[in-house]
Amino acid sequence: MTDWQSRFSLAGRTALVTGASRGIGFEIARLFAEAGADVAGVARSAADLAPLRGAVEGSGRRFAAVAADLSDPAGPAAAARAAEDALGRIDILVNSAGIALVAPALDLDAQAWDRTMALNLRAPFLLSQAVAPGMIAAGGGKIVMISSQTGVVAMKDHAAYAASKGGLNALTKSLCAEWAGHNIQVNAICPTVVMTPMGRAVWSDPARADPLLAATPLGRFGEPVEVADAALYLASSASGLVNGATLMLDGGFTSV
Ligand SMILES: NC(=O)C1=CN([C@@H]2O[C@H](COP(=O)(O)OP(=O)(O)OC[C@H]3O[C@@H](n4cnc5c(N)ncnc54)[C@H](O)[C@@H]3O)[C@@H](O)[C@H]2O)C=CC1
Ligand SMILES: O=C(O)C(=O)C[C@H](O)C(=O)CO
Repeated sequence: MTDWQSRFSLAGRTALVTGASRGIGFEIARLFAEAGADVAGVARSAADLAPLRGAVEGSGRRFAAVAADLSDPAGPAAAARAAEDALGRIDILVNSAGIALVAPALDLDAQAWDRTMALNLRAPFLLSQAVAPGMIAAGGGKIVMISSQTGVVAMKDHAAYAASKGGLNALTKSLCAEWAGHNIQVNAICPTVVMTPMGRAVWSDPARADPLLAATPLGRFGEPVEVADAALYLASSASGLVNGATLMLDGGFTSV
């Protein structure tokens, strides 16, 4: 391996990836295994993780399927414990599980608000809190939050979702400040729309998608692998100086 390859390699590392049964989380977990990491994937059902097991083990890496409801207050810590038990330790945490309950602000009820915050904001905090002691004991670690451009700029019908992602960006900075002294780097990725099951559910209607595409300098949405590539950078030693960042993968939407 050349020097640059070893900086981007995850050989010898272990990663816990949430929302790993499909979409962005699946692609991140698959790529991390290709890059050399053993992977624990979290989803609500272990059966849904069978395709990921095939991909990770096909890359010659170890895989642990962790079934947990991360919106339950006890779910994140239990998932972290199960992943640590299976892989020995967690070097990298990627918080990708999330939901988008899209509705006009006047129609959002307290239950939708609470469901959104529980999964999109509380679970990443509790998971980070659960893996941090092991990272501190090991001399460092990497935490990557999958946030959204809506955490930075307004988007109609996304009040709860946007608030959860804005909170996640703030959490990223807080954890960076608290844990940098332990060599734990905490960063967030803010993608534009990505055509995963979540993206398709909301953005397949041209009446909603076309104005956003027109306002996006690159004129297109993202692909799961583009988010995975950014996550690999933030999880690898190549990103050694990046901390507390919100990395925009938005085709320029928030720059103009
Ligand atoms: N798809 C998009 O357009 C964008 C997505 N994002 C963010 O990226 C992340 C991943 O999104 P997608 O892959 O598109 O979503 P998705 O809906 O395709 O996949 C979500 C994943 O989260 C898991 N999950 C859902 N509820 C859960 C729960 N209670 N407990 C445990 N796991 C649960 C699902 O099983 C699934 O694996 C989310 O945080 C989302 O907010 C950010 C910007 C754009
Ligand atoms: O930044 C975005 O755009 C999103 O996060 C949108 C999600 O894809 C989504 O589907 C919520 O509408």
